[in-house]
Amino acid sequence: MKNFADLGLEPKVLQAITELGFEEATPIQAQSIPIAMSGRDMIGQAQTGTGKTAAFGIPLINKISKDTDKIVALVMTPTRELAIQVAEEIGKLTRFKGIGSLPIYGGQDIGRQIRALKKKPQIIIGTPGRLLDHINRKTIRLDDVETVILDEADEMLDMGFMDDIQSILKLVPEERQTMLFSATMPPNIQKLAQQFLKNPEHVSVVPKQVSAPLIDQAYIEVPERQKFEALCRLIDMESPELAIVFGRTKRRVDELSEALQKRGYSADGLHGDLSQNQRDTVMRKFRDGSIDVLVATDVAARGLDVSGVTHVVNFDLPQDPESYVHRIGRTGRAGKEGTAWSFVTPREIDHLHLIERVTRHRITRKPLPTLAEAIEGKQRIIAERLMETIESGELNEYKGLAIQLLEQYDSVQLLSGAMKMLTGEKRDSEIQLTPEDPIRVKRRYNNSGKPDLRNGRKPSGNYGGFRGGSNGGGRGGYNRDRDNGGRDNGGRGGYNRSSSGGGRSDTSSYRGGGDRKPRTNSGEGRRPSKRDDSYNS
Ligand SMILES: Nc1ncnc2c1ncn2[C@@H]1O[C@H](COP(=O)(O)OP(=O)(O)OP(=O)(O)O)[C@@H](O)[C@H]1O
Ligand SMILES: [Mg+2]
Repeated sequence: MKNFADLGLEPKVLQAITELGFEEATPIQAQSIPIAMSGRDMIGQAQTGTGKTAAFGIPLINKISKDTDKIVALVMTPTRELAIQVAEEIGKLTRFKGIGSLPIYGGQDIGRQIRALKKKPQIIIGTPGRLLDHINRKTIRLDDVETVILDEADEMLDMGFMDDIQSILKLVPEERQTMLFSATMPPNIQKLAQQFLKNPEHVSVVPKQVSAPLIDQAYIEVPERQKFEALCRLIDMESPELAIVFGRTKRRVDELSEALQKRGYSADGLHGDLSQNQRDTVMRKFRDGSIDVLVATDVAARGLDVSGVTHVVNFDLPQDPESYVHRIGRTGRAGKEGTAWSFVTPREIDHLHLIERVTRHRITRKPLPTLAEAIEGKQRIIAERLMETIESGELNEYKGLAIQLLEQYDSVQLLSGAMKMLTGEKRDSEIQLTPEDPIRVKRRYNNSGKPDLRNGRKPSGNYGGFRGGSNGGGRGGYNRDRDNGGRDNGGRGGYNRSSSGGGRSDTSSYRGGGDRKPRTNSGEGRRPSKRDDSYNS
């Protein structure tokens, strides 16, 4: 662990760090900041939730002169919500230095963005599609950009983004500093990085296991048709503070969030077919706790940092082990503990083992929670809520009625009735979920001798993330999602999203059937059951 004060940062940047409540630099921060400050290109890998945003944000802000009115730095993210979130953190870090920053993403009124650009922000944080839009309109010029950062680099360099990234980087001067960050660095990222980086320094604080250490990982073997019941029981048993439930497709997310609402849970869905307004509203509600369960596609898998997420549930297993790592990494952040559950249908057990191999972590098998466990969990919460209400006082206006009722019923009867009401149980509503095909193991992993998400470098030995240091205040009012500007639900136009594209020949996509065939971009929402890979704007 290292003090930020020892890193040679400007006082105004240090002051902002203190204000954020960061006491010590995390390992990725301690190692990246000096390299980034030296001006070298770099690739930074560290587990989810260990402060990569500040690892690139701090040296970036330290470097920028307040006197320029040009765009000198560009941060790219794969989703809109992540662009907003990163801009928010950068905004906090620039607070005392007086540098302007602006998120630029699809779905937001472009006129508003153009007006904001007139205020001459020095840092732009954006999604590729909308950035290109502004570049074409000449409302953004990249001629003076000195630093480029790709957050979620492996995702950004995935085939679906390559063209846009290439077009954007062509417009940035050659003598720039380029930095890539992610929790996962599949080996093939090296080839892609060669195209964009000059002699990069590798910083990897990823130990043997890629997933974050404070996440308790379990799976339940459950047939497709019993998943919903399993989910309800799990939520009842575990009573998460906030939970994210990942579903494979947009349709799945819609159906699942509706079904949960019908059962009386406070849930809502997030995916790329919603309007940006809807996405913003859902994220805002999730952040402020007015919904407890966020049901989402992989749009929410990367980078999102919502404090209070205690549980992640893979209602459907993700296709890629990378996605597993990122999804579960929405919990267990900044030194907090978290729990991740995955539902695995009997035919998907091989896929689960693949995820275990690639992430080098055993996932514990647990039985389906019993009805009794579910009920007990639910009742425990009700009792807690009841006691909290009693502790908080202010019950006087109810006392008269309570006395009257006690004349008719005994106290146990009354209290039981009240608690039953409080559980909000709505068992009788009909639930309809369209079954999903099982996930198949992709060819890239079948024959791969080296299933490893690390980039092949030795881990530094200094793992983990945090000691002390609270996260000073949440980032209010924001939301995030993959940027969806109108691509087909089906994903990145027929690319195998996990093949490197940089010289690999196995673009053959998926083995076997399901909906995982190569496909081309066509109208939005055409096949509602497809995976939500609508990344770009
Ligand atoms: N030095 C620090 N001390 C305390 N908290 C920190 C520190 N650095 C970052 N944090 C907090 O840790 C949380 C996670 O940080 P961040 O979102 O940057 O993680 P990440 O490594 O980018 O994760 P992911 O791989 O999921 O994107 C944030 O809430 C952030 O404010
Ligand atoms: Mg991040």
